[in-house]
Amino acid sequence: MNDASSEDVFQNLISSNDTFLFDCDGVLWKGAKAVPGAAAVVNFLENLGKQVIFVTNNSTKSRDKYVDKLSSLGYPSDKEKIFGTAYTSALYLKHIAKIDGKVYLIGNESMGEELDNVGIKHFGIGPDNVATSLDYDDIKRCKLDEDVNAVLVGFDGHISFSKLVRAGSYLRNPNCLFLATNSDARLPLGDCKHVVPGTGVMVASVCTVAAREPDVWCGKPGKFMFECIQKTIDINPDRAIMIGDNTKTDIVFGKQNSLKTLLVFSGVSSRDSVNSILESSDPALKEQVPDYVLPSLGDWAEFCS
Ligand SMILES: O=C(O)COP(=O)(O)O
Ligand SMILES: [Mg+2]
Repeated sequence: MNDASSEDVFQNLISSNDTFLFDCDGVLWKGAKAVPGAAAVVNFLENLGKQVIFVTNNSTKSRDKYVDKLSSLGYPSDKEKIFGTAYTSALYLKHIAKIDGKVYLIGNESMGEELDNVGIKHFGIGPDNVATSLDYDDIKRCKLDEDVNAVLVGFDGHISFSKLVRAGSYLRNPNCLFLATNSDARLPLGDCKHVVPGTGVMVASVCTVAAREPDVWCGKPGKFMFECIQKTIDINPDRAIMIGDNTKTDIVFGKQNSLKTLLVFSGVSSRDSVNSILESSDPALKEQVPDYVLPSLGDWAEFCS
């Protein structure tokens, strides 16, 4: 593991890579605020002619909404270079699973927007508080739709008992496909004192009630995310680097796709967590060790003028 803070290492990474894949939450921004200096670095790389790609597990924005967020925070915002899980899960359902029925969605408006874009029927967005007691008459009011043949779980701030009744009931059918966007446990929101539950919390609830694991993960480190990128963008893994803040998702994703990896400490994973991975004798954890570490992407801004 190398420290990437010096200008020599930065220049070396520029000359040895044509493609820079950036995770978003915790690398480019925390909540609504950009990571200081990060936009200057990303624009510098883009102006050098490097291929800049955004790869995020966050399902709360469609590609169009990411264009708006990236540009409002000063980042390049080419829609074709943005891969979020709202988009990739819609691609999976349309082109791989070729779903012809309905999707029960534990998710959000942006996921619905991407499903609409590819013509997939869905329902489930928004509050669902039908069952308020454990009385079976009440639970029966959660009507089940016979046409559902997939359950998709992403970020849903309205996750509820009723939604779990429905998801568990649909997934009792082994032919009902179970898709999840990502397993991130928490979202990094900067100086916030609260713990912010991530999509992993919602997916874990559905896994528990359904007694099943997802058939497909549409985000990092799942392989479908990289397949989506490769379908439209030419990447030579030998000359590409994945920059992320989470060892479990970003670094494993980079390693599994033979990319170089760089971990920043501005988001989920800390230097201490990397040290305990390094000290551990569990061979499975080795996949989480990045090639490079850097406190924050913005630390390179001083080399970009
Ligand atoms: O939404 C999340 O949990 C993480 O999103 P990220 O992949 O951009 O860090
Ligand atoms: Mg992140």
